Amino acid sequence: MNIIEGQLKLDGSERVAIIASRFNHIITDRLVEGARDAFLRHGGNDGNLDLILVPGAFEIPFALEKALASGKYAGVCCVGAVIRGSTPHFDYVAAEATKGVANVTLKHGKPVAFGVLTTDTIEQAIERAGSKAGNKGFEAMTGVIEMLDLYRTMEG
Ligand SMILES: Nc1c(NC[C@H](O)[C@H](O)[C@H](O)CO)[nH]c(=O)[nH]c1=O
Ligand SMILES: CC(=O)[C@@H](O)COP(=O)(O)O
Repeated sequence: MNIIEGQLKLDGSERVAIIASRFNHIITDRLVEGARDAFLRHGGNDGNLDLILVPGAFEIPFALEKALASGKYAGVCCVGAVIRGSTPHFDYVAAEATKGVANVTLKHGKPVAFGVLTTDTIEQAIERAGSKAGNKGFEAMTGVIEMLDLYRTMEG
């Protein structure tokens, strides 16, 4: 059996964007740090990493569409933090962010990671932004890196 999978390595030439929402920025700032850390640790060049900021997770798909349509980026890492409040608003924001990112990703055929937390509490978000449950921004960027290498392998 031939196993085809990507490796966690960059050659430094890949231009990648992080799209981050500012809502709950105490959390999303940490996710951006994690994503950047993963990019640099795996051979990425900081000068080839752009940070695109949007107000909230609802706006991430719009920025993703613009970023991918520009043709500038080999891949994009989306990070955000949707934290449940006391009304159904959470469900709408989380659903639109998820659906929007999935739709745009399929349209452009480029590696995109969904590092948007959807948590019931702020504590759950803190745990996933660089404390006891790791850093989901870091994890999301490793997904982009692996998929970039897989794309290269499958196209080459
Ligand atoms: N409540 C959260 C939001 N809400 C804001 C929306 O994302 C959007 O910016 C607004 O409705 C204007 O269109 N955003 C988050 O990222 N996280 C939340 O917990
Ligand atoms: C996820 C959200 O939109 C959330 O912050 C909204 O809180 P609330 O439902 O209490 O208005």
